[in-house]
Amino acid sequence: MDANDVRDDLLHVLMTKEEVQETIESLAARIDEDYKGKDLLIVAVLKGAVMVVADLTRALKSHVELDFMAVSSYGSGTKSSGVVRIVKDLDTDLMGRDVLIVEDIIDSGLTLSWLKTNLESRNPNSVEICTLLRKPDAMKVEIDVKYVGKDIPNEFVVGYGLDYAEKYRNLDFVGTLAPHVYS
Ligand SMILES: O=P(O)(O)OC[C@H]1O[C@H](OP(=O)(O)OP(=O)(O)O)[C@H](O)[C@@H]1O
Ligand code: HPA
Ligand SMILES: [Mg+2]
Repeated sequence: MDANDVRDDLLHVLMTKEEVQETIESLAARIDEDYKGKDLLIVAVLKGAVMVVADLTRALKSHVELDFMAVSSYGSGTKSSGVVRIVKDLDTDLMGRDVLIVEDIIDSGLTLSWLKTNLESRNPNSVEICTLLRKPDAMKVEIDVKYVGKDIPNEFVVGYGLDYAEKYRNLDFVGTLAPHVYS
């Protein structure tokens, strides 16, 4: 076995590559249907959502525009600080737009709750949320999420965009970390 294989750091797989891709395709089919005839603007939240948005937008059949926002609330740890910082703002004016925020995960919900309020203050026509993963038992705030790929247990997960100390984002599946990685 290659000593550098990141897969050795994982305890178990929560979503296989195949399950991730099937989930993304079914989310894309729903979004295509719901936004028929509309001028959809997808806002991806960097860095975590990069894999989701790349696969989701390619699975969509409709025209979409894509913009990016970078916010950070976790730093290098495994707990949200609750303080959300805009690292990069949108280039697009949201006035009258139908906006779909795309995320990798809703954990405490603090990031998205803050972000949704922030984008709604820019006078869009609508703001909805699409997330690959959600941890219902970890949520500290109520948020209305229209598209959820999968509800998962309250464990720290990595892969498919999700990091631990900036690593593991490049995995094509989602898993939990082995304890030896933390110590
Ligand atoms: O529901 P919450 O508890 O707020 O957590 C979810 C957010 O935390 C992670 O981002 P992070 O701030 O770590 O930045 P990153 O996307 O660059 O990894 C994740 O990508 C979500 O954006
Ligand atoms: O479980 C998680 N893993 C990685 N990043 C995260 N950001 C919020 N929750 C998580
Ligand atoms: Mg993020």
